[in-house]
Amino acid sequence: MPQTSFPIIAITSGEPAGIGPDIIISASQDAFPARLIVLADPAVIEARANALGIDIHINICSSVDDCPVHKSGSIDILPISASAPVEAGVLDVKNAPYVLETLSEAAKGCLDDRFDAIVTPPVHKGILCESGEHFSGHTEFFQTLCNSPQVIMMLASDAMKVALVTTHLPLKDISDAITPDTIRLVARGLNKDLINRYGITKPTILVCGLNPHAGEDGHLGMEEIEIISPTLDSLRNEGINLIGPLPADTLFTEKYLKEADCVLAMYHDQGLPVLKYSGFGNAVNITLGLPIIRTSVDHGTALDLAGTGQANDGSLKVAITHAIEMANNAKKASI
Ligand SMILES: NC(=O)C1=CN([C@@H]2O[C@H](COP(=O)(O)OP(=O)(O)OC[C@H]3O[C@@H](n4cnc5c(N)ncnc54)[C@H](O)[C@@H]3O)[C@@H](O)[C@H]2O)C=CC1
Ligand SMILES: NCC(=O)COP(=O)(O)O
Repeated sequence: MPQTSFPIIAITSGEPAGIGPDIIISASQDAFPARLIVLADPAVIEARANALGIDIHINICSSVDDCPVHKSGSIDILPISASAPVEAGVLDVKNAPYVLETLSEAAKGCLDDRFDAIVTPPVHKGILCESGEHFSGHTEFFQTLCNSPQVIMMLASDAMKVALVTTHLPLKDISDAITPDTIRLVARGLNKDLINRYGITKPTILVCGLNPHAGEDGHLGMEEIEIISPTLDSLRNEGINLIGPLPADTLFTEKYLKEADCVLAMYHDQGLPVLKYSGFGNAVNITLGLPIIRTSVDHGTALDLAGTGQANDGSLKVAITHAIEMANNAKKASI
């Protein structure tokens, strides 16, 4: 196959003091049917490979055109210089601009069609915020860069897919953020992408309530009666197959899950702990609603494991494979 028929996947390097470099190095020992281009400081990758005792060939690319199809044991890097020296496990706010630059370059490259997808190892949201950037997550960062009206965070393991109505919000702000408009945009976008990107003809989506026992007929909260149920009714009239609002504690049981293609949870910690319990280390995080393809890992920076050789690269491999599949499907759909 000619090199140009392989998708070009940009991989950002994440927080340099975290396990991003480690899992990139170890995942690169595998073969992938794609041109993988890592946006990183080559010196950071080389130093981490040395710390891990992994012999890796680093190929510096001056542009995407120089990036070959991935060969196991090799890393192709589009260089971006770190702003300060990196010590595994030790955050340095001075490297926040470096981290943000890798993300912006990846998004710009996708928007101008140099890359087909982005895969993001973890960043440390706290240190980016300390640098003065309001950074609540890649999801919102790419939403702003791409000017997208509504994005959807969805994580997928072998056992289930879980999407969220709200993303990174303090608990006290969630009730106000559960509006008919937001539920409508998220449910429509999710339904459309389950059809178009995952080939599910008529998706069945289980929707969680917000309150314990989905509000217990209004005795434990009114959001289900006043907002969620009427909005789901109107979406059902549009033909979207939504079941709920169901109490979140019973929804996440085999009886319900086996009938469904996806769960729509109201907030981050309602849906993601269950997903992570079911598949931590092998799940992928996908941002729907962007004009670009972006996948990510299911874990954070694990500063305690950086440079130790104990970081599991399973989720990164799933994220890369998922991005390759989505990019290939998007190419087929555009022909
Ligand atoms: N996609 C992203 O950029 C994400 C970033 N984060 C950020 O990561 C930082 C740390 O978050 P935590 O809640 O401590 O979660 P964490 O996932 O970094 O760590 C939780 C526990 O899981 C272990 N762990 C994590 N990834 C692992 C892997 N690949 N292999 C083996 N063990 C692993 C860690 O050692 C730790 O014991 C925070 O700033 C958070 O915002 C968290 C989740 C996703
Ligand atoms: N728990 C998943 C998570 O927080 C990932 O967020 P993002 O950085 O992908 O927006």
